Amino acid sequence: MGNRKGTVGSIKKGIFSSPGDFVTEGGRVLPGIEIAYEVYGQMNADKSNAVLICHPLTADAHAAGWHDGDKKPGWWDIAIGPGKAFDTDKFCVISSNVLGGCSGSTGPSSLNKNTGREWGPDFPVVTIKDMVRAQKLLLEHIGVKCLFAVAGGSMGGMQVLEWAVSYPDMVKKAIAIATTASPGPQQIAFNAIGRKAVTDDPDWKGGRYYGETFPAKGLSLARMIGHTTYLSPESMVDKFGRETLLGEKAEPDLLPDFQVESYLDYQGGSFTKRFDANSYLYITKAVDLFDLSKNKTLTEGLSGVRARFLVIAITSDWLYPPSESKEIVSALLENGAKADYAEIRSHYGHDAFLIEGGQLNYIIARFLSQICSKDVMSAPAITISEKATIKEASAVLIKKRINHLPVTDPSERISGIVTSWDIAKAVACGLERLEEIITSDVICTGPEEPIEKAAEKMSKNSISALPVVDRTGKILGIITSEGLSRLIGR
Ligand SMILES: CC(=O)SCCNC(=O)CCNC(=O)[C@H](O)C(C)(C)COP(=O)(O)OP(=O)(O)OC[C@H]1O[C@@H](n2cnc3c(N)ncnc32)[C@H](O)[C@@H]1OP(=O)(O)O
Ligand SMILES: N[C@@H](CCO)C(=O)O
Repeated sequence: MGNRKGTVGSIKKGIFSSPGDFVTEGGRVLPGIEIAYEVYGQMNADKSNAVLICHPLTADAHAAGWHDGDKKPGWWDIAIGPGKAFDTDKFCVISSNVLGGCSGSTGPSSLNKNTGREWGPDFPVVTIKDMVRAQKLLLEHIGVKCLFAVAGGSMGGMQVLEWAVSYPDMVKKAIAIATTASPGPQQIAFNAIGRKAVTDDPDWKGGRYYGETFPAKGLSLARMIGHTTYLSPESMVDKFGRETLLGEKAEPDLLPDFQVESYLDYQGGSFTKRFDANSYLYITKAVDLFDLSKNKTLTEGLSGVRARFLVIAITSDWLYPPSESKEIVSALLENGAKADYAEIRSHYGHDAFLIEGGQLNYIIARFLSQICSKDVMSAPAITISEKATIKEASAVLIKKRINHLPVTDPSERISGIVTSWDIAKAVACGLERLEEIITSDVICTGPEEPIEKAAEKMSKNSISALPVVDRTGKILGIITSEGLSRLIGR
């Protein structure tokens, strides 16, 4: 297949509407929410190859591919696509805009059905947990019961941590990049200054500016402050040094002199064209309020996590430095969770997770390719007792639309397997008792066995399903060749 590192091509955004009341963590009610999302790649039959991407502070659902007419692809196109870290030939990648955002999902700029006007400051403060709960509603709508992986950087990394804590049984692998489990005072300070820049802008009008004004000056200033934290001193020296805008001035004045000033002015201005000021207030507030060690240790905050973690830091990130990532890894390991740590060696600073495609793809692809049987199994497995009749077994196969039925003994341990083919043969030969058609020397796999080995067993023995059993013979799940084929490439 070669090194096909393409893009997912032209993409359309979808809108998921959840009509029921959404009660925020703060107890306020949103009468129905909408979540904008995009899907890249194909879902396999048992929906076991879903990967959820959680976006950073000011990104959106458009993580990869191209919207018709756009000059640039999605914000993480470097990592999502055929042959990339989130390989859309293997995975079905889902990306959504957070609750509280302004790119299609319900937020302060959305219409308040109770008043017919934009929510504005009446919008309830939402938390990272609320954002994750809204994503869970989207996944339920799509039919995903368990995520092969969830991944995100910065605020997206906070969502990843929240997913692993709130829904431990729904996350197999978790990738948290350039993030923190508990923003500190300096990180809060930068957000607070940005929010004040917005609310001090007279065009903010207490947040009720829609259709009249827009606090562009305040929002631009907020972005200039925020963007400075996403770069590193080294990258800014490389990019700008003390380069001036014009030649030597006849006499010094208070107008901008340096390239860095016009760059930040540019970034601030372009931000106001794509982001809602109130959303900026709500989303930075959600970041500030995120704290997995509130009234407890981080180890306690991460207890119960079952996902296999990869925590990635950026060497030059001074907003969320590597020490924050190392604290997360330590707390996970103290809980007995599996956690790998990796660093993106970059001088770009915090935003390097949006730029360093080579390292990102290498580190993440290696982690995601470490797939073991429990990562791909359908669980819980549907089984049948060895005391059942052939008719009962057939009914289960038909009802559940499956072809393989592990058989259990009275102690619920595996004692064989029966397939739809066995039943067809039994009917042809006029057999009546299940035990006459059970394959008792059943070939199984263990939960931690690498899927390459599981695939080898299936091909060597020309079988298309492998029960996953623990050391006592208890059935944990089952792997089918269809589910496997998508994950180990064609
Ligand atoms: C939907 C979303 O993308 S949000 C989530 C991620 N994206 C962002 O956060 C967007 C803002 N962040 C960035 O652009 C980040 O810096 C990165 C890391 C993603 C991109 O970095 P780079 O590719 O190095 O772009 P850079 O930071 O140099 O800025 C590029 C822009 O600044 C302009 N620029 C560069 N130097 C100057 C200058 N001295 N004066 C004025 N403008 C300048 C460039 O012309 C370019 O304009 P364009 O965006 O219209 O092409
Ligand atoms: N620069 C990115 C990352 C911020 O953490 C954004 O604006 O979303």
